[in-house]
Amino acid sequence: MGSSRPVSKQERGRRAMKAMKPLGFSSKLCSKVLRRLLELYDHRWALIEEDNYRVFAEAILDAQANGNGDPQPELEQEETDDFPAEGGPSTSLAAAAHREDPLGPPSPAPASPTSEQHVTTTELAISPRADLPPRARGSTRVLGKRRQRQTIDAYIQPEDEVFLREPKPEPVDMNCWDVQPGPIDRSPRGVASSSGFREPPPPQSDRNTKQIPGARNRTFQRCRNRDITSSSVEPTSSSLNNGTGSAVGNVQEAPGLDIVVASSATGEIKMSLKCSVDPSKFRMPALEEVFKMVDDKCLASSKVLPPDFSIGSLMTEICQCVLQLGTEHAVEHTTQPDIVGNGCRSEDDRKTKQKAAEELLVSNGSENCPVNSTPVQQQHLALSTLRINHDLTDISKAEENIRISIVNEFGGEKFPPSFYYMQQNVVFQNALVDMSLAKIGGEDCCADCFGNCLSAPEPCACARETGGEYAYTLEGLVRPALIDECVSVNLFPAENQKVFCETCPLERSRNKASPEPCRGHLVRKFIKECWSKCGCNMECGNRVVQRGITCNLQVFFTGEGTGWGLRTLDELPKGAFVCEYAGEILTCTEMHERAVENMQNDMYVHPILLDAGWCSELKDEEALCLDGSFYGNVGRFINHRCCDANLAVIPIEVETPDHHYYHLAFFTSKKVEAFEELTWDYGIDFETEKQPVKPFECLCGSRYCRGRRRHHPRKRNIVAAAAIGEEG
Ligand SMILES: C[S@@+](CC[C@H](N)C(=O)[O-])C[C@H]1O[C@@H](n2cnc3c(N)ncnc32)[C@H](O)[C@@H]1O
Repeated sequence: MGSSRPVSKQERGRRAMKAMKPLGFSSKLCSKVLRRLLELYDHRWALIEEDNYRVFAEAILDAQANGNGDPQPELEQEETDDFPAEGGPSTSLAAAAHREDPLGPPSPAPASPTSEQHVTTTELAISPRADLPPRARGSTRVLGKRRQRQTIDAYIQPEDEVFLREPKPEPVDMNCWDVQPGPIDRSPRGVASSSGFREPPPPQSDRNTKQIPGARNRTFQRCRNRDITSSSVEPTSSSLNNGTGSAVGNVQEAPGLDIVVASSATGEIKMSLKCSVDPSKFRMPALEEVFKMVDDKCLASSKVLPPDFSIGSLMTEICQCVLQLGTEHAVEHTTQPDIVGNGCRSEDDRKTKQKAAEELLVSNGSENCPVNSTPVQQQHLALSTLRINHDLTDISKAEENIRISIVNEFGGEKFPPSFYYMQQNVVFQNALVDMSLAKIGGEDCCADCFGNCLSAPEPCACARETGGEYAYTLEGLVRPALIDECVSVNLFPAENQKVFCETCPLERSRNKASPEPCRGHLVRKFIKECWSKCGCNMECGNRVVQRGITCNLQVFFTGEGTGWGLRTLDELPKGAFVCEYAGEILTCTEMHERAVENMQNDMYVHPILLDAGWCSELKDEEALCLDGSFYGNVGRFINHRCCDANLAVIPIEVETPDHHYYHLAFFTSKKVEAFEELTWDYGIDFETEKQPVKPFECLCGSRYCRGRRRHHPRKRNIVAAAAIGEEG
């Protein structure tokens, strides 16, 4: 090393073997490990040579511990290996050439492995291999190993604590990245452990440092865009992922996230983050800047830790900030054209997908119904492969007042799709939900009330929203007239008043530069519940939805082609509160991005536009949607039924008088028998041909099914009127 003339691979191999000789490893073992290290490190010798071949020595020890090494260290052993320790080439070197000799010219495929290939190689390299001989010795070998470790420590002379430097400001190369030791920095704070393995930094140490795993990593948990087991790194609801989640070979096309957890035989754990992005459009930001951004984001979304907080989410957030800052910097500092975002392969592709996603939101959003077949963001996408362990006795995991069991009487799938149960709405990232008490003026609460408002002689201020009459009866049911009115608004959208925004946030989210005119939003009836600034108590009859689910519900497999559904175990009268639709609160822009980025995915998501109270000009963070696909409550299981569904969905004002944000609550629109499936009318227009992703084929079974009739178009209103008429 260090000579001015390039050193040949053969020479470097010889030097490495020579360096190991005093440690007493057999040259056969050394050769084997060296070969694998070279594969692992993509033939980057510098990484192996660093620190007087520390990585090499430790890899040999690991190989021994894995049973991949020699039965007993030997100070001298006959040279039977590919790498001669000294002198001329070994006889086996040429013979080994056909097995991808690391010292020879690389064979075509491994010479430029794809990142995916590289990752695979890494994982193979660190797992005990079946093709290597098992451990031959027991306890005596342990002693030998310990001695060897001491020898290594003395030989390599650990100086200071070893940490990874801040990532180098150079493009991320998927082929280079993995668990390789990387460049080594020496910190004066460090203390080498007696074993010579580096101790992690003290808690107050500079957070710009990361521990080096070296080649000693033994096991890995790889979280590629959430493609992880539930016991490893949890996904987050508060992180945005621009990742493709697809084959690693796509990394040049869009950023991706990868979280790796690795442990070594000596008990070290490494968690590492990988953000991959087109290097030409990325410049590594300073870590301080990243941490500040993460801080800001976390503070912005919640002053206290949200219920779904996890370290995994934080790590993903960090990745995201690196990506965001890195790409922003790159744009600032280069004359490159804008990054082609959203995981699309080309600008054309991106436009096509964007258009398709726009259409989706247009066709469904304006009617406040779930977007069917909408692809989701890649990060969430990987949840489809993630098995969340649902509790069959209570899918809510005790988040609700009652247990909600899961049954499949048809056999087959035991569990519903994976998602995180969340009893309440939680902001995804940028949504602005202003719950400040200061915003609730005297006219928006009933500070003078006491006990149960419904028992007072006069309706309180909170009843103003419903015409000076409480929405709920003393029995806790929504008044029948109000229910009928809400159902009717859904069924006859055209005949009810619509508001038109000056510049519609929905249209802006689709095309900021030249948004199309607002297509109109339905004005819906709200129920305003008493809340914390009111004088009444939690048992007040005007607080129904906020007290949570009270009826006995069950998630069940319908067996009718509609997947899982929700049913009541009790008979319910008309107007009974069933549940909210809870999920992630997203801005329309975020929803739009999520849809565009995941256009090609088959997963169904069910965002609902919260546009019941929109009027005039809304800021982008004020136009909100709910998406219960990945984080949500039982509301996500309610299937669609055309026209004669037994649930009505009603907007509920609780914490904030402005109607940008509100709760969506399901109430029975008629009497429902025990064990009857609960359904609501998503409002999908099955007749429209303009939706790029076909709506599901409706199997609601209603005689007024609009899906069934889409080949024999009829006026929706006629069907709806018939349904209502029949209900009486
Ligand atoms: C909000 S989810 C309802 C829960 C869903 N069935 C499940 O298994 O998770 C909406 C999805 O359920 C299915 N679905 C709901 N209603 C349906 C219907 N009437 N006909 C066919 N599929 C339906 C569709 O796949 C739709 O995208």
